[in-house]
Amino acid sequence: MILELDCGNSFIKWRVLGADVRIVVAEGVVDSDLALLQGLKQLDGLALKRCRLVSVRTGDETSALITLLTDAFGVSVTCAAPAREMSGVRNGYEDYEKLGLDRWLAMLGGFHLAGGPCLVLDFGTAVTADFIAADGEHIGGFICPGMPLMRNQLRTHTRRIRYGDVAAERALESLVPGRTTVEAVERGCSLMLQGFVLTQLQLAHSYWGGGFTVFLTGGDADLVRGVVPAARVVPDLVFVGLAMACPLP
Ligand SMILES: Nc1ncnc2c1ncn2[C@@H]1O[C@H](COP(=O)(O)OP(=O)(O)O)[C@@H](O)[C@H]1O
Ligand SMILES: CC(C)(COP(=O)(O)O)[C@@H](O)C(=O)NCCC(=O)O
Ligand SMILES: [K+]
Repeated sequence: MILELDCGNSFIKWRVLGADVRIVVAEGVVDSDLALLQGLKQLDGLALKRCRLVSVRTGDETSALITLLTDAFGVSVTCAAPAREMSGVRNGYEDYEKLGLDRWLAMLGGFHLAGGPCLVLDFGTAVTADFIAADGEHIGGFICPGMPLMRNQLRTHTRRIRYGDVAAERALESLVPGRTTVEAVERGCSLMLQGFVLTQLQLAHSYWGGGFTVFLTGGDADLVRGVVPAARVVPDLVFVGLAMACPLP
């Protein structure tokens, strides 16, 4: 069995692949290393051989997690590393090592699945957009605050914006102008994300006309899928790229 991890700034996404790696035996989203260990230990018949992971956390945080995993399960761990070029995709950053590894893997996965020009949009703590041309050239991308950052900035820097998670979820059942604070903020931030997406689509059109694929991934992808009905929503896009970057024997 193989353990796969995508360590983002807010959450660790995990899954366990079976002896047949096409089969996902278990998966989850956790907010700490400890919660990951607990979740894994609860699984019946877990027999991990290897682990592959991608992390956008600090080297220290990633090392601490690797130590926990090797101590607990005796697995050998492989980490995705930056590359100038892989699987036909060329990293477009001036300094290729600075490109976020989750972005890089989502790009590898996207280009592989699309087999042509694509726009990869990831809605996590940050929102990212990356453009990959027909020849695999990464044209570049954009980074802006995601839903958790936008709403927390409003909560932190104002005195009268306060509300709970349940109200937040209910507020997003519609996007008409809000009549309560929670509706106004949650819908306002959602519309910011949708506006961002529409701008990215325009740019992609200016590069490639109609012939490109849009990928949506990340925990908040559902907030924008309505404005891009033709997009492919691929929650495990980073894992698709992870398997390409870290093939296991
Ligand atoms: N099952 C889930 N567990 C945690 N967060 C989720 C889940 N589904 C959607 N989300 C939303 O996803 C966002 C985090 O997205 P994610 O891609 O995990 O971020 P990151 O990679 O930066 O940690 C949060 O705003 C959260 O509300
Ligand atoms: C842009 C990101 C913060 C996104 O992280 P996430 O929201 O997935 O946790 C991450 O990819 C990152 O730290 N990138 C390094 C900076 C860059 O890509 O230019
Ligand atoms: K991410």
